[in-house]
Amino acid sequence: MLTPAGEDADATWDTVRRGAGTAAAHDPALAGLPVDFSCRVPLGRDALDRRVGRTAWRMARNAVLAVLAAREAVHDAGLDARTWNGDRVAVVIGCGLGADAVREEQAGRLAERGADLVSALTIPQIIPNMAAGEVSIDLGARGPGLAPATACASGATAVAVARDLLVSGRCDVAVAGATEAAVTPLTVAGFWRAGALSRRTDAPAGASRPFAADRDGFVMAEGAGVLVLERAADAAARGARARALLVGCGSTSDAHHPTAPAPDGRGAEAALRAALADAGLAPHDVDHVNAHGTSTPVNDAGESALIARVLPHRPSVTAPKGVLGHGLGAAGAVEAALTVLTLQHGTVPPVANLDAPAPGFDIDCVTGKPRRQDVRVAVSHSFGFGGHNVVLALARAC
Ligand SMILES: CC(=O)SCCNC(=O)CCNC(=O)[C@H](O)C(C)(C)COP(=O)(O)OP(=O)(O)OC[C@H]1O[C@@H](n2cnc3c(N)ncnc32)[C@H](O)[C@@H]1OP(=O)(O)O
Repeated sequence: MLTPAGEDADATWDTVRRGAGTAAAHDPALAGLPVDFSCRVPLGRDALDRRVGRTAWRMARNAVLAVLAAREAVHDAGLDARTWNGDRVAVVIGCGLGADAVREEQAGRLAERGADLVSALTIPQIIPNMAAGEVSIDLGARGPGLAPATACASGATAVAVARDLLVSGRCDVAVAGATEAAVTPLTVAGFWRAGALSRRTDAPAGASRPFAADRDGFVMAEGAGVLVLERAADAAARGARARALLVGCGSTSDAHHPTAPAPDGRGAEAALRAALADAGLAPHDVDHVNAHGTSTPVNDAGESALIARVLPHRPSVTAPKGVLGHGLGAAGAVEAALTVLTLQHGTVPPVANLDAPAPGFDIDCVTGKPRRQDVRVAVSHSFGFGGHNVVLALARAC
């Protein structure tokens, strides 16, 4: 993972576990906009490029983040891209928006300086599948390649699709996740005009406050999260120690509205129930919920009602966007990885900027400090514009 909380999985986990917001004021890319704060990966382009190496010149930032996250995940899995059978390795890397910084910069060049000065790299950088393409090139992964786009659920969709590729026998290893680097003037202006962003310019680190009574929108963020999935028998056969088990996936559509979740939460509830049914689990088996928790008034109201309705035994709830902001397409993959770490470490990170859930939200949010908990089964929620709902059910590996 590369996130605003750290340049790898360990650093991200450490920061998320401490529960402090990472948003910073006066993002230079957003100068002059009504909302000019964001959550950024703490590495500039030069540092990222040095890590990627000689191919970095041709990549947009979202692809760079994906390549580095994928390398970390493959190394963590104990696999070696130089020796594996790449024909049997799938790459599924989603995004919500893609390389929007490139699109905006090159559109400006076209308008100001004409077509001759538009970069020849424009199209290879802005097509939404190029992060998946660069990861497959970097890893020599020649199996199925896909780039799911379900807005803010893209990362979770990627993990679910990768699971299906493994189950159907189309690959033996799946490198799955998502990337986003779209903190740009146009995307921020667009989300701001829609009314989705927090306007707390005076206190950015406290602006993302999932489930708080005074939440007022999400905070734009960037990052990438990648996981390596294998069939359990294959992992065991090579002596690998799984960090966690992906036991169920559920995907539904609200079929209701472009941006607003269905007020009764039935689409999200159906995704949760589908993930549990897929896993052969009952609602009372769920010990922990990684909530989508965007910090928008409507999401958090609907999601807390959904959790209270379907999981009335009050599993612990966390919402990493309080720390990380909203990494849009990347969020579902980053949060799946954080849920894996929660299962592995038996520790639930607190929701940043939250003393107690808003009145009427009958859920057990972890607040203040991390909570030690023997988590056997967790679900991770991801919802996206377009009414996409994806829930992943994960279980402790042993
Ligand atoms: C981001 C994710 O993770 S998505 C999954 C989780 N879900 C969430 O977090 C919830 C996200 N959605 C939301 O919060 C809401 O749907 C919002 C804030 C984006 C939009 O709220 P709504 O009540 O649907 O829209 P609203 O009616 O306020 O319209 C927003 C703006 O668009 C304008 N607008 C709406 N419809 C139209 C239209 N057909 N043509 C032109 N402008 C329009 C409105 O006039 C308004 O602009 P204004 O403030 O200048 O008047």
